[in-house]
Amino acid sequence: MAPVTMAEMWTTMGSTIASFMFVWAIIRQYCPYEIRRFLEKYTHRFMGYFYPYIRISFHEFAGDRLKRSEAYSAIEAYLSSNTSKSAKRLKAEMGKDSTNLVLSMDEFERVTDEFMGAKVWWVLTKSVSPTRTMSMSYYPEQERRFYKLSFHKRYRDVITDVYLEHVIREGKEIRIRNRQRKLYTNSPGYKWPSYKQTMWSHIVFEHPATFETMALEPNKKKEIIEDLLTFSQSKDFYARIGKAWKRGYLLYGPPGTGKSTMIAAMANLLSYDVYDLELTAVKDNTELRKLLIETTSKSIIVIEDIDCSLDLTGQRKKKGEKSSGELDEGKLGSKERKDAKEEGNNNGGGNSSKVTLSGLLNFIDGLWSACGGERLIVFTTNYVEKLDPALIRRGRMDKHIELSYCSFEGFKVLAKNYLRLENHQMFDKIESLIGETKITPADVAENLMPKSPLDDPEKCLCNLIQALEEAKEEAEIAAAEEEAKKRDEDSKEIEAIKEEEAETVAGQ
Ligand SMILES: Nc1ncnc2c1ncn2[C@@H]1O[C@H](COP(=O)(O)OP(=O)(O)OP(=O)(O)O)[C@@H](O)[C@H]1O
Ligand SMILES: [Mg+2]
Repeated sequence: MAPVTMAEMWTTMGSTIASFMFVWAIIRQYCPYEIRRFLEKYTHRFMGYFYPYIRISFHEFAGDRLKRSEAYSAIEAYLSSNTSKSAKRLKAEMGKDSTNLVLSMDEFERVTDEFMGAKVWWVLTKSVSPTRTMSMSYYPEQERRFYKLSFHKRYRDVITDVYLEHVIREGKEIRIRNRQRKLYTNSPGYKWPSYKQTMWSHIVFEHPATFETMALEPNKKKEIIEDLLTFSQSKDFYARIGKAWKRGYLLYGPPGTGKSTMIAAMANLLSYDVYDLELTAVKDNTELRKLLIETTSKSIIVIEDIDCSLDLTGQRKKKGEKSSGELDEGKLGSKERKDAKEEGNNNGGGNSSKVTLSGLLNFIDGLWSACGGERLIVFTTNYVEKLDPALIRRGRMDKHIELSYCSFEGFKVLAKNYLRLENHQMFDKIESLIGETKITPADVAENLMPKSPLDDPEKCLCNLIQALEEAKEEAEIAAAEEEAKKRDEDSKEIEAIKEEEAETVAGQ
């Protein structure tokens, strides 16, 4: 028999591998899932005796499945930055501040990395669970994505001890650098498809408000900023005292005094995401907890108009019903929004919501609230007096911030923002008028806004003075009417007493 040449040997090996791959592809395509699993298991075991490579998988939703694995996210970031140059098929996503594109490897793409002389291969792959094969229907949630890392067994120690730690650490840093901040909502009126993995939907958070542009007394502003910065730097402190790393803020005050604006300023100051929780769209306490678990750290969870979202007896507000304060005071801005909320709720959120006060208290400081860490919970309300003390006690709402009518200091900030004016001869008049009037920063801002390209700063200041004088006049008329009403009531009361006395005397 003629000796087998090297070339022949390679050819035979090549065709054997090709045949094996072909058979394997057919098995994968047509065999039932159970048989395929069985064959896979024994093939892997058999190959393990000869195959010198080690493989590690990092699944996107590992273990509890509720949250995306942090390791997976870190690896994704690491690979997008370190290996995207060598990958041939890439995915592109917007990066921080929508200014740059971040590239990462696409599914089934394989890239190589080198570390301390060791060569490793990463593949992004996915597995399909049995449901899809059996029902032949398409459920995206049945697909599980994972990264597979392969390396030679002689590098085992260096990879498991040093390389993986390096990948996770660097990946986390890259994620923070590339992070595009998001505004999440649990959108009322939108029915989530059953396959959707997350209950939140999001857009990029791009609100420009900062504490610098907020009309607020300088001392109060400084105090709030310091409080927020101290919180964000206190990870070790919270761990030491055994408290979950979160802080509650209650922002209260009349409509248009800057509560929502302050939330945006807080998010911008700390570079946090914002979760705008629409409580009326939450079905029950279980769903509320699920939403909480899905929030990430470095975020602000906001519940606006908490008094309208939850009846403080623990019962939900009924359809079309309005709170007494709302009817009494008829505050238009927030009333309109509340109506819109109810409308949204009726549209699709359903009115079968069963979130209770105790469910909400649990949300704020129950055991589940500690997962994730570094979170602010912010409630806003126009009527602080209507809130259950249990809801806003310290420990739950740690800091209560009143946002009130515009002061002269606040006006000066707005004049600087809107008109680029630090001082003007009309400021004195405005100072005296603003001290005697209740005008919201929103109204001041609206008056300082040029209404036509020809409006100069003087015109805007004149508009404001006029608005202040009108507000003052209205307040005086209202006070006079109130006084007259009170006098009327007093005299009626006196008359009633006199009549009663006369009746008593006549009866004797
Ligand atoms: N303190 C403030 N500093 C700067 N701008 C403000 C301030 N308060 C209000 N504004 C301006 O008024 C507008 C309305 O303010 P914002 O929505 O923050 O009020 P709010 O207190 O949340 O009102 P509501 O109770 O109706 O929700 C903002 O777009 C902002 O331009
Ligand atoms: Mg608001």
